[in-house]
Amino acid sequence: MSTVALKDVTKIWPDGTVAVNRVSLDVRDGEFMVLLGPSGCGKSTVLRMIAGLEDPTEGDILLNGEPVLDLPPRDRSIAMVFQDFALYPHMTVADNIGFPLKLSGVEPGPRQDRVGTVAGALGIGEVLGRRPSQLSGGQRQRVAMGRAMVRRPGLFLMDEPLSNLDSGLRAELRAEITSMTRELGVTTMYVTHDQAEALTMADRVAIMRRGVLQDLGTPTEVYRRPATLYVAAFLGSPRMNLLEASVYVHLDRYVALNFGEQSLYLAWSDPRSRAVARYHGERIVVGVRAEALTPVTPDTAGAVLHGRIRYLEHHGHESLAYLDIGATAIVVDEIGGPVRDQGPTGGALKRLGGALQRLTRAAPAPAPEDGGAPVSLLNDPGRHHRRAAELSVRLAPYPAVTSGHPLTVAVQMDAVHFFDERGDRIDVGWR
Ligand SMILES: Nc1ncnc2c1ncn2[C@@H]1O[C@H](COP(=O)(O)OP(=O)(O)OP(=O)(O)O)[C@@H](O)[C@H]1O
Repeated sequence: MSTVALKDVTKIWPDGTVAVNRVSLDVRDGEFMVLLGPSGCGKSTVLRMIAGLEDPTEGDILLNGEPVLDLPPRDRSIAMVFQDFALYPHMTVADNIGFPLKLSGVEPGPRQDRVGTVAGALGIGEVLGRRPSQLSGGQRQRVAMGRAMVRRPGLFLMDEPLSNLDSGLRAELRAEITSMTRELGVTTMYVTHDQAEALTMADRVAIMRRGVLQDLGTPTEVYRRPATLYVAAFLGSPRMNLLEASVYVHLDRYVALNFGEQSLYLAWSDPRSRAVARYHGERIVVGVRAEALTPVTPDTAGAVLHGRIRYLEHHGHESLAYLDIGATAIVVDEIGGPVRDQGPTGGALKRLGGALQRLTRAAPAPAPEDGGAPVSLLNDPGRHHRRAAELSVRLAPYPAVTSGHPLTVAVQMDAVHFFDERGDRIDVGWR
């Protein structure tokens, strides 16, 4: 049994880089916790501190309720799996897997039995006599997993263990890793920058940005109710549409969300309207995912947006239309860089990436005190970018429309998200 608790943990490198900024996190016994975030957000540093490979600058780390900062790595009952597998090239598969047992003085007989069992469970029983260079990438990964499992650790720490593999194998091993760790009941902390990996594997996901924990919850919770604009933009494919809106309140009637050329309305009877009404005369960000948009006929009444198709992307099982609706989109920084982007929106983000990097470099490093939170997202060009909104809409595969076509979409208003100018979710008091 293993629980992990991080209490206000901060890591500042000697050069002043704040890698981890007051992170508190409780991992339950047997839980599969995924740490998700772009490159450089501090995920690996968190794992390395838990493993005892780095010391926090401040804060405390507890395993099974006991402070462990004074314990050397070997006494923490932790097994770590790295991205590059770190196998010993001159040893056979059996020796690689059995190595931790040898170190702890287990006799050859029982060692061989245990290695055989683990290798069998991982489907590599046939290759025990080979060396790592004679294995496929997937087999090497399984050997690395086997070596981590063989000592029956209380806690698995996995740092991007699939990132060197091709996408088919990744999907296969994703399922294997989750079923294996659940079968063993081992608490697991798994680091990735791949949101699909996080959403499919995790019991709970912790999303980090610039060393700060942004959101924590089950995959469904963080997807359905992202705590910040950053999380909203990070999760989901296609990305959530994020539109800048001015708020106008018509007391006792409705709250208008004005996107420039057109508006959406929240009825006064809608319980969310009071919360949004507080932003009368101000700008907020309205988030709506593609699945909350349904193509309708142009004369449809109610919550609809009209646009013209800028481009279409065909994905086989569906097509995505990107609509120009005369609105302004908010692009959250850091997302366009390390995370792979597909399609024209991704292209736009990548182009912006260079500009953002310049801005980011010019900006002073965030002090730990500021919590890494944007002061005012909408007024600080270093925090975001605006561009013409291209509303992504899901269509049937290969639809009978082309670029330039007008398209009207109905907006499922109860699936709309609201964020304030700091990028925090506006609490509308429900869900
Ligand atoms: N030994 C070090 N000295 C100084 N800065 C470091 C050191 N190790 C990491 N950093 C910095 O700390 C920050 C967090 O790094 P970390 O490796 O934890 O990020 P990450 O989210 O795991 O990224 P990646 O997915 O690229 O590994 C980065 O800005 C990184 O450059």
